[in-house]
Amino acid sequence: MTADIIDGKAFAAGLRNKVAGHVARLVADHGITPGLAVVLVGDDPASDVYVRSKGRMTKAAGMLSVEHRLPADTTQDDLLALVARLNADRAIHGILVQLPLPKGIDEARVLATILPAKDVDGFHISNVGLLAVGQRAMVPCTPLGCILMLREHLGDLSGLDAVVIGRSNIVGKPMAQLLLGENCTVTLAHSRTRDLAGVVRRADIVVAAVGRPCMVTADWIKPGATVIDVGINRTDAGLVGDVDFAGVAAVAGAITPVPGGVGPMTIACLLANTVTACCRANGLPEPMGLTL
Ligand SMILES: Nc1nc(=O)c2c([nH]1)NC[C@@H]1CN(c3ccc(C(=O)N[C@@H](CCC(=O)O)C(=O)O)cc3)C=[N+]21
Ligand SMILES: [Mg+2]
Repeated sequence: MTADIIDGKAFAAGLRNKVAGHVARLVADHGITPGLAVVLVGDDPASDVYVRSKGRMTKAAGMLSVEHRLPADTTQDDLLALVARLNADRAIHGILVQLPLPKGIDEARVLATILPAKDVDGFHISNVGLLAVGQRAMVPCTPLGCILMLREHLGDLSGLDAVVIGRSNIVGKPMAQLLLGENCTVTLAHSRTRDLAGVVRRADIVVAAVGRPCMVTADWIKPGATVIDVGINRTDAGLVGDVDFAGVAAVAGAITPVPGGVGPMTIACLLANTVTACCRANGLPEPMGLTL
C-alpha cells in the first residue's frame, strides 16, 4: 500500500483564500480590517522564520499585521505592559505571543494577561476550559488545522480509534479534546506510556506531536491508518517530522508530509481565528468555514 499524501500546503492556501474573501467583505461592507499582533521576544532563528511567514500571509489576506520584536532581555513587566496595550487597541483583534519565552518570564502569567477574546492561539485558561467542556471560544491553531485535514480526508470521524502521542498544552491536550469532540475514542500517549508501539498499532488516526525526529516507524502503524505529523525537527538531513515518512507511507492509508503538512495549516488557522475574533468583537455573525 502507498499512502495518500495529505497536501497541507494546498489545503492551507484554500483556507487563506476563504479568509481573504471574508476580510474583503468586512472591509467593504463594514469598514473593518481584522488586525493581528505577533510578539516575538528574543532572536531564535526558527521563531523568526515563522513570525515573518505569519506577517506575510496576514498581509496577503488583506489584514493588518503588526509585529513587536523585543530584545531577549525584555522584562516580564515590559512584556505584560505591551500585552495590556494590545488588549486595549481597537485595531487589534488577535494577539499571539510567540512561545517559548526566554527564561525568567512567567509564560503562564503572560498568557493569562491576553484578553480571551483576542487569544487567537487559544492558550488562555478561559479558552482551554471552554474547549474542555465543548464550548468553543478560540481553538488552538495546530490542533484545529489537524482536525480540518482529518475531516477533509476521512469525512465523519465518529467511532474511530485515535492515538495522540505527546501531551503538551499547545498540541497534545487540545488535540485530544477536539478528537473527543469528533466522537473518536481517544488515547493520549506520552513518554511514560507502556508499549507505545502496541498502543499506536491499534489506531485508525495517529497524531504525532513529540518533537523527536522519525520516532514513529512503519511497524507501529496499522495498515490503512491516517497519520498526522506535527513534528518540526531541524536535523542534518533537513526539516523532518516525528514520523519516519518513507517507511510509514508504505503502510499508512494517508499521511501529512513535513514540510508542507501541519505547519502551513497552523498559520492559515491563525488567520481564520483572527477573522472569527474580529467578527465577534464587532457583533457580526461568524463566517462559515473558518472554524469547526
Ligand atoms: N504562541 C505560539 N503559537 C504558535 O503557533 C507557535 C509558537 N508560539 N511558537 C512556535 C510554534 C511553531 N509554529 C509553526 C508554524 C508554522 C510552521 C510552518 O509553516 N512550517 C513549514 C515549514 C517552515 C520551515 O521551513 O521552517 C511547514 O511545515 O511546511 C512551523 C511551525 C507555530 N508555533
Ligand atoms: Mg512527552
